[in-house]
Amino acid sequence: MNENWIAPSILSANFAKLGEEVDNVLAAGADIVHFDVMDNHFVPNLTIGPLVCEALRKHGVTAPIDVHLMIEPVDRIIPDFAKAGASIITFHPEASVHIDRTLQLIKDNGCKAGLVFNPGTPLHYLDYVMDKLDMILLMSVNPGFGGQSFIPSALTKLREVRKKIDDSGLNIRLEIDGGVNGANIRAIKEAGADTFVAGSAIFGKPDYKQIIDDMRAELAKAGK
Ligand SMILES: O=C(CO)[C@@H](O)[C@H](O)COP(=O)(O)O
Ligand SMILES: [Fe+2]
Repeated sequence: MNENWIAPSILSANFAKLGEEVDNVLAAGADIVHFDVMDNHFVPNLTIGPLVCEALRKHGVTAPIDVHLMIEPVDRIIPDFAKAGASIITFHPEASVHIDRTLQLIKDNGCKAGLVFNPGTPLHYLDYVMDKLDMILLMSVNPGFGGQSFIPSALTKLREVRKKIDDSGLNIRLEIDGGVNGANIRAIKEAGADTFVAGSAIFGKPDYKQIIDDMRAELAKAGK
């Protein structure tokens, strides 16, 4: 796999032809599929669940599916997503009463596990669970909708988390989600991200390959 992962968020895809949309974005060079799950409770929107994940697998999608849970409670849906073919499951610490237990539950179900931080959520939730994390996802918008603008303070937070990961020596991906596009992806990479969710910057545009190629060209320019 590439060192930098481009993760199109299917929230902005055409749901009436989702299988084709996912095939197209993977053929255009995407690394993983970002799958946003919203419950109209933890966030003010309602999207898709395990049935749709399973349908994508049955359709023939073999790429990793990165399930971003914006739901509360978290635990009872985790086995269903694992059975449906999720590869990575991330959740918001505010939505789980027992963060360590939820991370372990994800791993016991055979998936990679991660925590998601809203723009205003402090990083102290990382303190005692770093060894259970495969991914840290920083939100650069408040969750609930695609098409919002990148909140610049996410760059500061990315730098902080990058240092924590590097200091830990652990193998943890650092993902950014919200308002990512070809114009800001280089600065986001330079702040420490290695996994880039992009929804509205890709879906609905005429040429997915051109957009992903342009993003990779920007990533290649990034300095340390
Ligand atoms: O989790 C979310 C929103 O809550 C995201 O994954 C969005 O779907 C990203 O969309 P863009 O900001 O890239 O349009
Ligand atoms: Fe997301």
